[in-house]
Amino acid sequence: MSERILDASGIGVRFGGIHALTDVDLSLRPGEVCGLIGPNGAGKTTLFDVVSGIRRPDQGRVLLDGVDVTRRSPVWRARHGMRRTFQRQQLFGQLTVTDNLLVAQEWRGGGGGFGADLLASPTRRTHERDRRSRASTVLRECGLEELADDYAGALPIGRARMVELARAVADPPRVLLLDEPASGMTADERGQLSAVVRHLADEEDCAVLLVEHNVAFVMELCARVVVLDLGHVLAEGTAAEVRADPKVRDAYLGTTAA
Ligand SMILES: Nc1ncnc2c1ncn2[C@@H]1O[C@H](COP(=O)(O)OP(=O)(O)OP(=O)(O)O)[C@@H](O)[C@H]1O
Repeated sequence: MSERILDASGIGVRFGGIHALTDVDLSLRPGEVCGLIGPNGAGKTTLFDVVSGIRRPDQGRVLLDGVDVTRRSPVWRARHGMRRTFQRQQLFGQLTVTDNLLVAQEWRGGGGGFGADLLASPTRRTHERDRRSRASTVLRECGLEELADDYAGALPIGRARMVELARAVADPPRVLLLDEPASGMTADERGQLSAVVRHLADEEDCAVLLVEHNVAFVMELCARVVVLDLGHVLAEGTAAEVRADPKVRDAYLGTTAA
């Protein structure tokens, strides 16, 4: 695999007296699927917040494609190919599934400025067609075709989670951060989620980092797994290496169905 697309090093975050993260290193290569696991309060979401730009670390730095983005906004990072989903769903419930995917592509603008808006220029119509076509492709890949015209707010949780994933990849990402994507999904839906993530990594060279409490799901999907505990990296390696690590068993897996 090639150079690192994401490189977070020496990350430290404190909330008053709580050391949420201490000297954490985490890197991703293009096409890699990496799992981030650990007990409640281990620092997983805080690390996601630092990587995606929602929280600035007290120590350390984040490089995206070799560029220091530690002080860059989440929007800047998104424009440079980083996407994220959240533990709590963030869909536009009163829009259809398709419209949720179209909105996700809007940040590029339609081209041609306000004049093109008024005149419905051919360039504008081409962009609109391209976006609809990309939305249909992604909906098909995510098994959501028949829900295209449904309101996102009316979907069962597993389908809504899949729409969140579809929306995150509507504009193709280079780095994708998924926060508990499988929570609330059925076994079939988890299978579909795995297939979409694998496709993104294998065919589109996207680097994927996912936080999940479903350890069996992570172990099956991820080539590499990082275990956080009390704000430190406790272990890192292949699923087999992590599973066999006595420190991990003591701190986490001993109490989890792995
Ligand atoms: N905004 C905040 N203010 C104060 N403390 C916080 C804040 N956010 C997180 N923490 C604390 O930082 C630590 C790490 O929390 P974090 O949410 O990152 O863990 P997590 O691994 O994502 O947990 P979970 O699996 O429960 O989502 C915890 O001790 C948490 O209580």
